[in-house]
Amino acid sequence: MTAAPTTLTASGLTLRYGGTRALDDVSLSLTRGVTGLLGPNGAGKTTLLRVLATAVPPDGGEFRALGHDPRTSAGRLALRRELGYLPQTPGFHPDFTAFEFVDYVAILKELTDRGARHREVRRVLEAVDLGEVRGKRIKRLSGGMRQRVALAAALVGDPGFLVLDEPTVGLDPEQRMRFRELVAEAGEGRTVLLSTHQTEDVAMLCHRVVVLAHGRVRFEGTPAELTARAAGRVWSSDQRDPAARAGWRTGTGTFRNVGDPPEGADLLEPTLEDGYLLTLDGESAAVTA
Ligand SMILES: Nc1ncnc2c1ncn2[C@@H]1O[C@H](COP(=O)(O)OP(=O)(O)OP(=O)(O)O)[C@@H](O)[C@H]1O
Repeated sequence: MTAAPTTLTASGLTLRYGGTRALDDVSLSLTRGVTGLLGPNGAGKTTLLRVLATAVPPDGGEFRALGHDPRTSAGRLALRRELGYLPQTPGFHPDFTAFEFVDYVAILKELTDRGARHREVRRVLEAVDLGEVRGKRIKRLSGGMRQRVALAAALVGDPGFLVLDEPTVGLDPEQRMRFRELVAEAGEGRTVLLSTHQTEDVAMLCHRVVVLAHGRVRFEGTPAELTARAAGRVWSSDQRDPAARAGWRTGTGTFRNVGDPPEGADLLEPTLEDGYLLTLDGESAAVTA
């Protein structure tokens, strides 16, 4: 199998807010397909997505996406034309209907021909299963439907690069599953960067994963490689093991421990979440019973 071509490379991205280094020398590369971005609260995920979506320029470092260099105004414009961005707070006008909101985004994306634009708006709303409710006001839609409206807006114009900031937050398991299907479909042939707190989203959906903490990349690789970091480091016990980095009582009453197991420990199969917890090395991620 040949390696997938790189569609985005970033090197040394830095961004400060006063004394806070939101991004501290971030380098990474992306290929087509869905890459998950994991990290604790305040890690810099939203800041990174905003930089890559050209919403804010970095203080230092550079990146190229889909062959465009956003440091020039021509490069920025070319990249924005190929970009779909689902921000953390999509900024809906609650009185807009789903159609009106997506149409408004389509106008901003320079789809000037009214007939063609309306066809495109209907296409993306149907792609996210909202064709039937396109005339409903956004304030009357459920949280899951609103997230799908935001995804439809990001998909307008068939962008090659999709940036999705915590799109599954607040969705129930069924809605989250449906959303994953839609993102997986969107990831066929596109470069998708998805930030999430759900390690399950990453395990089920992503071909690559980046872990960010304190504005720095702590891990970049496949979900299997992240999971493998916890191989031999997860064990079961009757009591919480004080030596564990993290440990919690499971539904069966035994404790699941993550860290450095004692001799002869009853080892368990690791999950991606275990690998993630160990990658963070305890910072902001301690889970206790
Ligand atoms: N506009 C801003 N002004 C000042 N500080 C900011 C601003 N935006 C973010 N920060 C700070 O930058 C750091 C990174 O924030 P960011 O929102 O990128 O993290 P995050 O990983 O997306 O967090 P969360 O998971 O909570 O959404 C945090 O310390 C945050 O407080």
